[in-house]
Amino acid sequence: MNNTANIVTPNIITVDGPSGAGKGTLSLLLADKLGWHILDSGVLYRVLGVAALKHHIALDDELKVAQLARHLDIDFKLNPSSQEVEPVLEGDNLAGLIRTDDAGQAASKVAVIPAAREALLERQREFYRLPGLVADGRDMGTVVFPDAPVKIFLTASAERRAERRYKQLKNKGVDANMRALLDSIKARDERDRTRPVAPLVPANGAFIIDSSELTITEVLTQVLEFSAKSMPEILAG
Ligand SMILES: Nc1ncnc2c1ncn2[C@@H]1O[C@H](COP(=O)(O)OP(=O)(O)O)[C@@H](O)[C@H]1O
Ligand SMILES: Nc1ccn([C@@H]2O[C@H](COP(=O)(O)OP(=O)(O)O)[C@@H](O)[C@H]2O)c(=O)n1
Repeated sequence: MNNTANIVTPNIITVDGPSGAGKGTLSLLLADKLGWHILDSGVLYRVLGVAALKHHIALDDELKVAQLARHLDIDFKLNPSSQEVEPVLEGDNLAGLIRTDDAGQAASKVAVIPAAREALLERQREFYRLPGLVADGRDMGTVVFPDAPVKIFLTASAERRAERRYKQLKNKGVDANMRALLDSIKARDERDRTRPVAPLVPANGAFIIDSSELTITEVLTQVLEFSAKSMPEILAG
């Protein structure tokens, strides 16, 4: 019997890259244009980091963090006024602290633990729904959705990324320090790029795009052009 006839390529665009490159912004625009769903996988790692801190588990305690990841009681609620999806951990809404730099650092520390990553794998794959999914993270194209027909690796210089994060936080009224943000971004880059499991690297066949000197619209245009080659029926025109 020939099974290949049953293999259907999923409608998935993966968007991987370092912090502040513009992945979340690009993913929202793509999902909006296509009417697709979004997976912000970083939120799962952020919630796991926050959960470890909440339960006084050391962020490098492999056994306990992995156990926490396997039983993570997490939910997502749509905030009707902001239209943002907010993570809820064990009944506590984490909207106020999930995007903080501390949560990002905690996330990248627990994200080093292979068994914790393994525990979150299926949860991430379950986000796939028709008509399609835009998946934002570090290993979307390499590990979580290796069969995705379109893979994007979005990057930018650390300085540009820190500037963007600074402006983003200031706009939200959050106090921020440029030097500290740059140091934090560099530390997270280093940890994400050098970990032995699912390091931050471009997937084979990924479209690598440096957004340092590009506007958001220019990034979107280039990504749509690239995607149209693999998904002409969805994106041509
Ligand atoms: N090409 C770009 N030029 C200028 N600012 C950008 C660009 N892409 C994203 N931004 C801004 O940078 C900030 C971080 O972007 P975000 O999408 O959250 O990055 P990531 O998800 O990769 O961490 C946001 O305020 C966003 O509006
Ligand atoms: N697929 C993913 C997504 C995030 N992460 C980890 O989670 C951290 C926070 O991810 P994020 O996407 O929320 O961070 P930002 O790019 O928004 O700053 C990253 O620095 C990674 O260490 C990961 O390991 N794998």
